[in-house]
Formats: sequence, C-alpha cells, structure tokens
Amino acid sequence: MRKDIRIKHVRVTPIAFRDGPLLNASGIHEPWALRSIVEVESSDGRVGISETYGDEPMVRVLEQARMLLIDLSPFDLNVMEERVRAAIKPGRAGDGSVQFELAPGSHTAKNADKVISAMEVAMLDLQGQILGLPICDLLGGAVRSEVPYSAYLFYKYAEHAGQSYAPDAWGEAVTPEQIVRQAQMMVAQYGFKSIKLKGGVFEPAQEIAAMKALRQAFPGLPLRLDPNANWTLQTSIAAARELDGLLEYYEDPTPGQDGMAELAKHCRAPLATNMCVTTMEEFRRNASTHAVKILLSDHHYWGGLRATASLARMCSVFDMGMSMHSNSHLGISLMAMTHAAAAIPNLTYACDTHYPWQEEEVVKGGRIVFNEGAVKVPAVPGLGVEIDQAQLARLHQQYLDCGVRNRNDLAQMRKYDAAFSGTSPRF
Ligand SMILES: O=C([O-])[C@@H](O)[C@@H](O)[C@H](O)[C@@H](O)C(=O)[O-]
Ligand SMILES: [Mg+2]
Repeated sequence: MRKDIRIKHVRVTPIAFRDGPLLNASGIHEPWALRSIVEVESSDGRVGISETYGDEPMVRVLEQARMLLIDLSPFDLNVMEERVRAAIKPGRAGDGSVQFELAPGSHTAKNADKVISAMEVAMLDLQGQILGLPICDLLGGAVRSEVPYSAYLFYKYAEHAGQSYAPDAWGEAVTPEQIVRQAQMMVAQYGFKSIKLKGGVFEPAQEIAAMKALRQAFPGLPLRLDPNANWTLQTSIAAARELDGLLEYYEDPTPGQDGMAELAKHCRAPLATNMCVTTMEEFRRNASTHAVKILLSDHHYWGGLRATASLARMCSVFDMGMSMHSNSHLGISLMAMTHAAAAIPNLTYACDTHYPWQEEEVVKGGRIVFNEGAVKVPAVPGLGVEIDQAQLARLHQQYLDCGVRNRNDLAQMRKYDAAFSGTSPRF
C-alpha cells in the first residue's frame, strides 16, 4: 500500500564544485561553490533527491531537520512543514554566519523556508516515483513542454587568484567587446533567446556601453541588467535615461523599495527584484506601492515548489510578472526549477540560471542538455534526474579539501585588491 510507505533515512551531503572568477557588486566568486545534496530514502527502497545551499549554517540546520522526516509518509508535506517550522529558528546576528547579501542561502532568517524547500523537493520526487508521475504533474500539470532560460553574463577575470585548477574556457570579460564575445559564445552553445548582464561591478558608463554593444550584436533579443543594488537612486535614474527602450526589465539597480518606487517614476522599463521583495511582509508592502512589477522567484528560499506556485498566484492577483532567480547550482536544482516553471502559467520570463558557469555535475548522464535555450520538461516519474554516487563522493571530497565553508565574495575580492571596500551602493 502506498499509504504505508515511510521515510526511513535522510542524508545531507555538502559538496564543492569549481566555479569561475565571476564579478558582482560584493566582490568575486571563490574558486569553489558550495551546495548540499539531500537524499530522502523510503521504506520501499526509493530515493528522492534535492539540492540547496551549502554554506555551513545551512548544512547545520539541514542536519538538525533530518530526523524530523523519519517515519513520515512522502505525502506528508504539511506535517513536514509544521515540524520544520517548529524546530528550525532563524539564526541570530553574531552567530558566526556570513549574511552575504547576494546569496540568499547565507541568510539564516530564512532557515525554515530553505529547509522546507529542500525537504519538499526530495519528498515530491518520491511522490512522483511512487505515483509514476513527473513532479510538474503534482503541481497541477505542465503548461509548457520546455522551460526557457536566459544567458546570464558576468564580468569576470580569466582566472582565479592562486588558482589550483585550469582556467575556464570563457576567458576574461571586462570590456564591452569581451562581454559581447561571452554572449556570443553562450548563445552559440546554449541557444538562449534572452540575455542578462550581472552589473554593479564597474563604472556605470562602462556597463551601459556593454548593454548598448549587446543591443547592437543581438538586435532582437530581450536584454536585462542587474546591478544588485549597487547604484544610487541618481545613478539609476540617469542610467534609465541612457537605457530607455533597451531593457526588457531593470533588475535591482538601487537598494530598497523606497528607492525603487522613486526610480519607477523616472523610468519606462519595468523594475524587477530578487532583493527587495524576499518575504511576505515585503511583498505586501510592494503591493501597496506597486514599484516593482516583476518578481524573481526562487524556490530554494521561498519555501519550495508549491510555495513558489502560490507566490505566482499572488503575483497575478497584484498584477505583477514573474521570473526566476538563481545562484551557482547543478542539475538537481535545474530540474526542480524546470518543474516549477513548467507548472506556473504566469512565469512568462525566461528564467535565470548559472548553469553554463558550472563544469561539474552530480547527476547520472552528466550535464543537462539545453535546446534553443530551453530545458525539456521531463515526462518521467519524479524529478527526472538521479544522483551519480561516484560524482557525489568526488564532489564531497572536494568540499572536505577546499576549505571554503561560507561563500564570501568580499573576502575573495580583497585577495585581488586589498583596498576593495565592498560598500554599497558604490556608484
Ligand atoms: O552569483 C552571483 O554573483 C549573483 O550576483 C547572485 O549572487 C545573485 O544572487 C543573483 O544572481 C541575482 O540575480 O541577484
Ligand atoms: Mg538579481
């Protein structure tokens, strides 16, 4: 009987994989990106999986939450959620964790939502396997057969300071010409149909020039710019004038909802965020000003795939569009994102993904294939990917060896420039 199936083991394995020297408002990516892989094993021998943040405080709360699932049915999502909310509390200031602004995974305030998300995806994977249905069917069914992603461009150096492995194939990207070359490589390899540039790194004039160069090189493609709130309101207004007519959306140029609301008065491009609407309280506030028109969801910190679908309904009630945010991730996250996006009708913007920046994989069969910039929604039961145990062991060994335990782009940047302030907004 399906009802008798129970969860018997939950395993959490932190991993580290190679990541490029990608620049952002806070600094630069370290040579190793961290993730946690969760395996939930049922009494009938199936294993449901998920992928989430790998910073030390996150690994700690996942370890704490693990036992809460034992003897639950994989269908007991609500009980799992109640148990996690009762047991997992937000971290405290000064508890040693790095509250890194650009990586919501390091924010211990969202501990319960992050844990619920990780457990929910693995339990949905089990449910799908038991019922013989893909996860998107458990979310109400796919409204699209493939999920479009966007080319996510980064300013970057050619190699890491003190690099211990061979540099990636993307090369340096600092000038507008190099950014265009990066876009051409990425579009040629993945077929993306829209482009996002991670900004907030260099003088705004340089980033505006890069956007204009991208427009020239890709006349028909939607373009987005995300300075991660590293521009003042004045800079953002001036840049909006320069970029008028060029942006599909203008993502988090300036900090806070008040700044974004003021900017909205001077700017025709819709404003988007994954920074100033990250909680229900912030959602309510934005609903009253309607400053931000597009929300970048992220199931990893919004409480899971079902919570993301509910968030999408709220977006439609308040006449907001929906897109999707990402951090460095591998194929298990990519497939969870794909199921969610397939089942959310109003997620109409191509989703973000860092996937092209990752060379390593933890799933069987190697890297997930993109066709014309999109990932095919799996029709097989569950998530549609399985763990390659040999790769998991290898990436876990890298975690043990690499020494990184909390993402810290600021500290990494100071290895290149000891005087780097990291203050924001910087321009
Ligand atoms: O990976 C990065 O450097 C990004 O800047 C990431 O940390 C952000 O969370 C993200 O991609 C964003 O859209 O703000
Ligand atoms: Mg963003």
